[in-house]
Amino acid sequence: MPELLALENVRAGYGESVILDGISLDMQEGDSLALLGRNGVGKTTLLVTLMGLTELHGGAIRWCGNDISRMQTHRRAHAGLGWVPQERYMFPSLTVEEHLTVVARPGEWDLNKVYQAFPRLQERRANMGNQLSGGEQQMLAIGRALMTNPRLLLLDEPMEGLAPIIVQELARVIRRLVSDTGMSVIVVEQHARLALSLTGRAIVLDRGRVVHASDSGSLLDDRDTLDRLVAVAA
Ligand SMILES: Nc1ncnc2c1ncn2[C@@H]1O[C@H](COP(=O)(O)OP(=O)(O)OP(=O)(O)O)[C@@H](O)[C@H]1O
Repeated sequence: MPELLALENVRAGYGESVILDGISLDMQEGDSLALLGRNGVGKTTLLVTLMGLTELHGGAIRWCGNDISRMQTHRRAHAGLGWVPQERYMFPSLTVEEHLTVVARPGEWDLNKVYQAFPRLQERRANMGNQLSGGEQQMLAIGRALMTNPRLLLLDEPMEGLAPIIVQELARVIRRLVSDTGMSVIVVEQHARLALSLTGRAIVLDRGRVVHASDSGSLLDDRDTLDRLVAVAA
């Protein structure tokens, strides 16, 4: 499989303050990665750095073999990075269907396929963005990213604040995305065990550095390491 994403010794942060302190990482097409660590260690900062929203102080980011370290955010999105931010950002004046269609780009994912993945969104197709539950908003945020036909989906705490039954529903969809469609995914998640059950590989950050990298299954089985490195929520 060809290289999809590579980070080489990335140092990045906000203005002068450096949060990510030498991150190296590589992913191939079809890889799924859990990005774990305690609060404030830099997980979100890593995702927003991939989107070009931080100050890069050193190192390089390669995407499909090209150096994108200085590329603008919207061009990264066009190049195939699909970001689902923690805040979800729904528009009160757009319907569910409008949220999906305005961002559509040609490819395998279209309205029908997103509705198949999230039947609840089809039921709510005429509702406005502010008339949705938290779980529905998260489904819409993921559906919207899929409509752009990304090559890599970046999910920032997709389960945050959701009821257990919705968490299970979303987990089923993400699992299918990874295993059936071969979508490449990075998942940041406080529910470490759940994230590990959805992905093939895992890295753990601590104070802006990678302190553990392994396949997800072996970290899931290694309760001591998991408890030591990650505040385990589930
Ligand atoms: N916009 C910002 N400006 C300045 N510092 C920031 C900004 N966003 C985050 N930080 C700082 O960067 C560090 C890493 O935060 P980040 O949100 O990446 O951590 P995280 O691992 O995603 O944590 P959490 O699980 O709490 O979201 C923290 O010290 C945080 O205070």
